[in-house]
Amino acid sequence: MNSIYFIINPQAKNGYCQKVWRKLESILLEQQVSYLAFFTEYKGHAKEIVQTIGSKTEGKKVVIVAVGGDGTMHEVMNGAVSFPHIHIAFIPGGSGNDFSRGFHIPRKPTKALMELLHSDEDHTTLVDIGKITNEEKKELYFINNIGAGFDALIAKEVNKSKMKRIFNRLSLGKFVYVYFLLKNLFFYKPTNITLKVDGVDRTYRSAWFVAVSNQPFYGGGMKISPHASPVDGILNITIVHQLSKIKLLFVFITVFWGGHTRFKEVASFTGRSVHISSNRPLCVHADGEDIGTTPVTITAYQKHLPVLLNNIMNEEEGKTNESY
Ligand SMILES: Nc1ncnc2c1ncn2[C@@H]1O[C@H](COP(=O)(O)OP(=O)(O)OP(=O)(O)O)[C@@H](O)[C@H]1O
Repeated sequence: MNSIYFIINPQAKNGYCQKVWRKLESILLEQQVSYLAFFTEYKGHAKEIVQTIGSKTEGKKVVIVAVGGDGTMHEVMNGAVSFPHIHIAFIPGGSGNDFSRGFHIPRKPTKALMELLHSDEDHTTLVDIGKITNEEKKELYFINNIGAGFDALIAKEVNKSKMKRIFNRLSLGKFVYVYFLLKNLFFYKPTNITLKVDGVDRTYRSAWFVAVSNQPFYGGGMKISPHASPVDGILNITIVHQLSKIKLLFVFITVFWGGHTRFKEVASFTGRSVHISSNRPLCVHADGEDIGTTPVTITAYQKHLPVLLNNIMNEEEGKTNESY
């Protein structure tokens, strides 16, 4: 494989990713793979590195591998989106790694690398992504999902908290979201959320959050949108509304296996464009990263991003049978 670039977030999983990289590096040396490695130094750096590589390599295919968590992948894909010659890949080194789950990439970093080294041209899949436009007409893309409301508030708090480090150290990274959910549950006030899905308005009273998904998983393994597929050109929308705090806790447990969709307070449907507005500004996350507040518009971009996947995905996989 020619021109392979690794972008490593040394801070992913609170520094554990450095250990991951050392293992990967020894395999690369052993296998005599020629590559270039860049380490991110601050938030947003991965996107800048990708854009620099993209503009210097125009016209020839390059592979850029994100090594880190979902936030690193989010930045890498946002940098790559305007350079069709960049094919991206992912090696999990973060705390949540929902991208690995949703795109069938091995959870073990060394296994993901071996699969990558043994993949060829045929393993590039053009996957869907979502474009987000906010009030200031700023554009951003996501590959996993976007959420507005209670879930985004939790993501924001998790990302800035020291608790994440403690949970990661105890190998309990997944439970940090549970901790913040419980912490915020009793103070959070649900709000009215209006969705315009493919031009049709729907208002949900007393809504906790809305998630728009390109693949099933978010928040470190929660199956929020069991039927979402990143190769069907469709966005899967899940909104949780008019639910007591106690019942929310109960429904939350069922999210880990996707059982929440059976509750009447959980509405699921599909669309290609979604406008989210609310009667007070709500936190919004994209791929687990805080990106501001509502209102936002999300548009599906079908088969838009070349991603190296060993388990090539097809349109039938995870196809939804619910419709708006
Ligand atoms: N050198 C750095 N110092 C501090 N933050 C960084 C650095 N490099 C990248 N970041 C930021 O670290 C944040 C977290 O990265 P990432 O999501 O990859 O790891 P994670 O949070 O451990 O994993 P996950 O999102 O899968 O739970 C991202 O917002 C990214 O922009």
